[in-house]
Amino acid sequence: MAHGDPSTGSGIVTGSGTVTGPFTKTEGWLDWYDGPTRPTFRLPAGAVDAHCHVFGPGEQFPYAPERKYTPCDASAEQLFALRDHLGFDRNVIVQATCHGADNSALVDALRRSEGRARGVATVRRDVTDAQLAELHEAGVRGVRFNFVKRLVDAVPTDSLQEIAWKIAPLGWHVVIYFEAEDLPELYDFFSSIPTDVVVDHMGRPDVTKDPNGPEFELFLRFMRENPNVWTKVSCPERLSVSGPRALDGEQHAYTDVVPFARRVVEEFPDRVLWGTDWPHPNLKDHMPDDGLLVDYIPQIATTPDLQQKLLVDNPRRLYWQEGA
Ligand SMILES: O=C(O)c1cc(C(=O)O)oc(=O)c1
Repeated sequence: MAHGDPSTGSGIVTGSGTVTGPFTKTEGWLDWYDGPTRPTFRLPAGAVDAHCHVFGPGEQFPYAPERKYTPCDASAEQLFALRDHLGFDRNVIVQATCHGADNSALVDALRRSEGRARGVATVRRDVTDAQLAELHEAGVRGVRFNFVKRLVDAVPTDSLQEIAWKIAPLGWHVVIYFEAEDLPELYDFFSSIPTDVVVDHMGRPDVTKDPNGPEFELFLRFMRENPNVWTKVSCPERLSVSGPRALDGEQHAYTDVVPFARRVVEEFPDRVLWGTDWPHPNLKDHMPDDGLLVDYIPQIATTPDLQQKLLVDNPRRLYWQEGA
């Protein structure tokens, strides 16, 4: 398997058409960064990486026929090795769109985690109570609804509403992923979801715009008006336009994203989560060093109290409600 090259300190494009098992990676796909640095920022005890994925391995867990990209493999063992290296205690593994609604790789990872991982699955409207119970037993605590057009075909909202009502009695929540420009159209539907709702990556703001301007203000209003809505202040590497990138020892990466994330952390300290987003699907211009990505955290959660909530108390409240 090919990964970013630590000797050059930067992710490398391993070229189009790289074969990983029976699958051929999407052209321009950047592999995850092998050999991340150890973070300078010491994570608080019990910290949770609340947004990460597993990909395959494709040979064992084939990618979905309806997928919009084919990734490199990124196994549960590799994820758990990263967890330990960075100093996290636990993971929340989010079903990646390249696996469609086949949650086998996710469930396998959860089972291997010995209780140290929870999951967010993708299910269809015909999912049965027995299937949901099995997912719950494996450690799934939420479902993901995806509205990013480059990742999935649209699913009608009445179908999603039906899923939300099915999972509500289990105490699960709904994770939503969308682009900022689509929030006005989706606002009423999102506000009608009967469970807790977690927004991926702050609803993908355009960080070239003013963090106090109308677009981000609408997102903040959405959170203010709906006390059941949480968000992940994750993915600066995805949202950043001017960087600097988390590479080559950079301790103040992605400063253009900081004002957005900091506003959210400070206004909603009890409803924010953070995750690495490893193995960083679909990044095309660079692949971050995950150690330096952890070093980004104190820029957006500036006090030990905010860090404790963001990294420990909040994810545990949402994903390990039963304690332990
Ligand atoms: O922006 C992305 O490309 C992306 C994709 C996926 C996925 O394919 O599931 O998940 C993410 O969190 C982000």
